Amino acid sequence: MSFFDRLGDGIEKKDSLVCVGLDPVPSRIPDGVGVAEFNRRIIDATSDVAVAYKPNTAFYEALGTDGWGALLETVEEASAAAPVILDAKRGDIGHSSRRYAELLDVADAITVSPYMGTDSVRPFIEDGDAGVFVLCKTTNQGSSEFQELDAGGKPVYAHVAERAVDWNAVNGNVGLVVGATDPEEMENVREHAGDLPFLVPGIGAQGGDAEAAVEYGTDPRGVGVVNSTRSIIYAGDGDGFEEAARESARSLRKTLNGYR
Ligand SMILES: O=c1ccn([C@@H]2O[C@H](COP(=O)(O)O)[C@@H](O)[C@H]2O)c(=O)[nH]1
Repeated sequence: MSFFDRLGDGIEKKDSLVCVGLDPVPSRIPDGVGVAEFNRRIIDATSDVAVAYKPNTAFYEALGTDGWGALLETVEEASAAAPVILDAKRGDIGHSSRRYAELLDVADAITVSPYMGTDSVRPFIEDGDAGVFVLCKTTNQGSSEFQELDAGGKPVYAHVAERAVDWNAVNGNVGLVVGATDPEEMENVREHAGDLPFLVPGIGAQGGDAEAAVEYGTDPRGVGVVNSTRSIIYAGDGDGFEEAARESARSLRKTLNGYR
């Protein structure tokens, strides 16, 4: 079954578009709780709401070899509850991208950078069962610097969206990363993105627009995911952090469902 079909099943069964980000920072984790245990407890508490989990590899790579161990453990735990999107933002010359694409042996989907072009993205999209989210219009302030540059009458991100539609024609497994922090640009991306599903970050700690995330982020089948990380995993601290995370994830589901 393809990644987006699996995602669609979860969206229907859990009546949710919520993707829970798993970006553990040791100093923000309660004393005596390790990174993998923290994630496991967050996953257990949110598994009936989360249709996907998104560990950002930065938070594990920063921890060295222990971090990779924690990432693998986390991916295994999370996969039992929902598809896992590895937020790795990879992309390199084809020979190297091929090795990066091996990350898809452990995760269900990955984020990739389109900057180096089709040959750098090809190794990721070859496996039709895996999902690939291409960075298109990101949430950070500096995203306008290159992504909004006019290139032949339309912004660079519009070219990325259109090229991603071509990439999706190969195996039907491509989506876009489009931030909820700029609803107008989000609407514009949708005009160039055909029916591609979006992975929408920026809700919660970054103050993104939940209504736009649902309106422009989902495809005609209603498939797409809206990520929130800090506002869920750090909703509480100390004892009871799991319950706080659960409440925050449930509250986000309710908000998003109000716009479906
Ligand atoms: O444009 C982008 C692309 C990726 N991200 C990542 O998503 C999460 C967001 O975390 P929050 O705590 O919900 O802000 C994080 O891993 C980012 O690196 C993004 O925010 N924007």
